[in-house]
Amino acid sequence: MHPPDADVVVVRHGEVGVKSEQVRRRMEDRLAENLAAMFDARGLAGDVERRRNRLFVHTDRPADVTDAVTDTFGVVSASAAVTVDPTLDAICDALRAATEARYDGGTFAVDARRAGPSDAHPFASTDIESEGGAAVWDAVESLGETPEVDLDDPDFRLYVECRPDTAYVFLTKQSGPGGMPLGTQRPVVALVSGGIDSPVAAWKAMRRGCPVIPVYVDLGDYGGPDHRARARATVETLAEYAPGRPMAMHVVDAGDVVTDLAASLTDLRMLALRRFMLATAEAVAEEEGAVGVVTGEAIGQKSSQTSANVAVTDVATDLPVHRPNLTADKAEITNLARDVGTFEDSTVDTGCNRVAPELPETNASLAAVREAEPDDLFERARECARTRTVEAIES
Ligand SMILES: Nc1ncnc2c1ncn2[C@@H]1O[C@H](COP(=O)(O)OP(=O)(O)OP(=O)(O)O)[C@@H](O)[C@H]1O
Repeated sequence: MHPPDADVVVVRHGEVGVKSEQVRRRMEDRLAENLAAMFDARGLAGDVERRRNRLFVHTDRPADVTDAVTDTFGVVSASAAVTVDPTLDAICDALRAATEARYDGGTFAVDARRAGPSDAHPFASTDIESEGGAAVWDAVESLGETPEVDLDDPDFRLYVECRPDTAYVFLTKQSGPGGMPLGTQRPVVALVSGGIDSPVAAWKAMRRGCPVIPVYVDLGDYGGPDHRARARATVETLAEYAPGRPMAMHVVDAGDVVTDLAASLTDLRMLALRRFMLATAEAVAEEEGAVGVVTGEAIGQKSSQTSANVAVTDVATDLPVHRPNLTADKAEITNLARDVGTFEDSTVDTGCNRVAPELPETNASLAAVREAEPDDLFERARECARTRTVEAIES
């Protein structure tokens, strides 16, 4: 909900604001570029203006632009606002107009902030709240309702942000994903199976500013076209969060390797397979200039993800293995998958064969896994990575 005549979207970023001046500028530049790319991708027009600790998007489609802004990494919240002169009269007029247009019963409050030097305005934020509150009170009465103020938990809250040369009046703060602008970190490879966890993990790495290079390992008879299509669908959703950055899914054909592991290993099979996947990811990362590998694993969620087994798989690569879901419960990951938009694709039935053994080892030793896995496992991983196919993803 926004005030009538809203003409600007106020964009708040979080951690970017606490960086040194130089880093902050660079990150704000990146955020402004990413916002422009997001508007382009959604057919929206919006001029991004950078001011200290805030970005302002001038637009005639405030609701759509607010939605686009709050899907952009680095944004903590955004508000569609009406711009007014920084005077008490102009602010009160805007509060009155917003109340007449949007008030829908219940208690109200005016929440005001001033920014800039203390002598920038001949009034304090408390003056805005008291005079603005009186204006809203009158407006509620003029609607035939009985006004009631509740400063703690109002049904209708009006915000004023007053800067030296402009004031903004708005009614909501719509949450964004937070994090850092995409592209402010070096890229990482994300092992994406298309299940619930790995697309969420990739999204979390993106939220911290890392572009991701998705790698899907085709399991041959244990995967199949539906399994691969599922992975691709989730990557397409991830690409929507990275407009202006062409994304591609790297597909590693591992059918023969998986068949061999299934035939030669029982309880340690999944650990050898995870080690193979990490080695493949490392090889892709080397070629693509990526500096880490992301997986969807969470401690204890599966037999291959016990704390003991993670220690065994982790050492398959010299690159850091990032596990953004590491300490999250499945319910949290699932909820986030719903918010991100990957849940539905992740849960289609792919009808693939089960590669995991009936009784997997949950407390493996590195020595035992090394002893059991084929000597040429990592060599085959490098070869599979070298002969991978790369599928462009439309965003
Ligand atoms: N076929 C695959 N291609 C690429 N990465 C994979 C594949 N299978 C598993 N992975 C990676 O290994 C991690 C662990 O896989 P596993 O199937 O044990 O766990 P999971 O928790 O069910 O993960 P997901 O929900 O992402 O499938 C995944 O999160 C993913 O990062």
